[in-house]
Amino acid sequence: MALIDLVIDEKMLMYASLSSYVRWDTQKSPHLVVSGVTGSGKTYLVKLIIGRISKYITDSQITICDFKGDNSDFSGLIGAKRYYRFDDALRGFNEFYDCFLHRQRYNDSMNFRLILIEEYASLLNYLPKSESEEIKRKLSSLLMLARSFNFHVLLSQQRLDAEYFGKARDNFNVVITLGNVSKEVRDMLFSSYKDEITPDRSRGTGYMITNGADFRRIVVPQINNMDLLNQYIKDAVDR
Ligand SMILES: Nc1ncnc2c1ncn2[C@@H]1O[C@H](COP(=O)(O)OP(=O)(O)OP(=O)(O)O)[C@@H](O)[C@H]1O
Repeated sequence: MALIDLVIDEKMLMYASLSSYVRWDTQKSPHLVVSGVTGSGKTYLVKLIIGRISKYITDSQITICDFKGDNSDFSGLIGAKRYYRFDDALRGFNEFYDCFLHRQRYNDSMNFRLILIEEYASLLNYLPKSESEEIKRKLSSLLMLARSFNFHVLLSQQRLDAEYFGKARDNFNVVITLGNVSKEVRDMLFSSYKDEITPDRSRGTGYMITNGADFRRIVVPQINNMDLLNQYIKDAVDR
């Protein structure tokens, strides 16, 4: 079992003597989704998450499907083993899925494997319907079955509409929204916590709900050394 420091619990910042980090239990809560409007800090947070995975789970292997393909975010990964940019993202997803099936069939290794899909919804919209339906089906299967094989999914996208997930959205154990949320998102995800939803969320702040129950107002930690973080990410994408 691995525990990774994820984000800062805003409430805990008041108690300087206690750790304010929210720890992600990768076994209990295997899959994550990060959403928020453009510029809310999604890529910044997912980079932090995968960099930490690489640092603390030293045999972890990460696949990045960067449909967004914005050159500044993952530019150092061009040519890395499991980095798939823009329309190559579909190939990356399918290779990850095939590795999952291989592990299911042969149970030959159990190291931590994670796929990050940047702009999952845009990828689906880009593909012909038959291919996007195929991805949705495979994603559902990963979300439901991958935990016991130490396979994990991390999605980043602007909106969490049900149309992109089929019935699978509830299988994201950790849901993080950054920036202010719309009334629809509030009613959909945080209906039991309406009093804690305030219009003061800015870039790098938001809400997190774990396993449908553990709700927190959160702050994304600062990245102190981006070069080092990029190196950790590259290590896990290449190893
Ligand atoms: N917590 C943070 N602290 C400091 N800077 C941040 C933080 N979050 C994001 N930024 C900066 O804000 C800018 C936008 O962040 P980012 O690209 O992560 O947003 P995004 O939600 O992924 O946007 P888009 O959907 O347009 O890709 C970047 O320059 C990033 O470095």
